[in-house]
Amino acid sequence: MTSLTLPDIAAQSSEQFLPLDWVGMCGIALPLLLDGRSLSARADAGVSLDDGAARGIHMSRLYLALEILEQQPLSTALIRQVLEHFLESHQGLSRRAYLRLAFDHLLKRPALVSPLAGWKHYPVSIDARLENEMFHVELSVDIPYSSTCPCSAALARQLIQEQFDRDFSGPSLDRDSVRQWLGSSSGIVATPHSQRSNARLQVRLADGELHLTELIDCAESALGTAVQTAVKRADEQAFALANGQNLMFCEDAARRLHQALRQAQGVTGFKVRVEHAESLHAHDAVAASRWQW
Ligand SMILES: Nc1nc2c(ncn2[C@@H]2O[C@H](COP(=O)(O)OP(=O)(O)OP(=O)(O)O)[C@@H](O)[C@H]2O)c(=O)[nH]1
Repeated sequence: MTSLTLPDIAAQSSEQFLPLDWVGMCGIALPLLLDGRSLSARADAGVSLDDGAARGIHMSRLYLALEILEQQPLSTALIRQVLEHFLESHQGLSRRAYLRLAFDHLLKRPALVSPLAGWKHYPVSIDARLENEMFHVELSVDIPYSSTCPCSAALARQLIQEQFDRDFSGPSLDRDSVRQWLGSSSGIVATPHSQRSNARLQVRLADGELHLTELIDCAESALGTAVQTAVKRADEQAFALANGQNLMFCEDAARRLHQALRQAQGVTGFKVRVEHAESLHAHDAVAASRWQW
């Protein structure tokens, strides 16, 4: 037989009087709408439990408040609305509300020269909180790129010069022989090392649109050596040129990103961390920078 009154343990008093910083649910599956597409996200939703005598929060109310995120395009205003709903549904219990969204942002990227294109995924997380009517939202995105060591390039050039002196020690130079030599492996005796690198941008956002794609575009254009998707030889050659024209220590990459983010729309503060997964070493070269953080 079904009882008409369901026991509600959360409504009981706690045996210990103790407020809690964060209570909620992690890893909730949730579709989001971004740039006209639906994407698969994971949400962590929580509130503080400021009433130390209350046994528990109302998990279902947080869960149901997330529904709006699958119906309307993702924006900071929408996230704020969700957090306000968290607090409205926990009056007397909670003063702070938290939401974290994690997803992969997929972008179709054209090849450098050929008419090909392919997809790249950018891991994104958005952390938002509402406290004393103050709304904070931070977005973090990982951007892979290529970096070629400027020191290694200079050392390689020196070896090429020395090889040139050995191979062309005579008094006269024949243009065709030099040209042929430049195209041979005995001409380019040394190559600089390059590495796949990662930039993690953490930005504080003003209220409004997310401008996520614009943020990624801005960072990739500042670096000049975004990793590619579909690649034919013409694209690979253009990529080699881009790397040669954008030799970068990790410090250079961090400075480029810092300058670019200072100009980015809707960004009120940021932290940048770049990691060059060195092929010279078994460890990484890392640089970090921040502004209003
Ligand atoms: N507070 C809390 N609830 C939990 C936990 N684990 C599971 N739940 C369940 O989450 C469910 C939803 O809780 P509530 O939101 O309070 O559900 P409800 O009482 O039916 O909804 P309201 O009438 O809106 O309060 C309940 O069945 C709880 O038992 C937990 O660790 N803490």
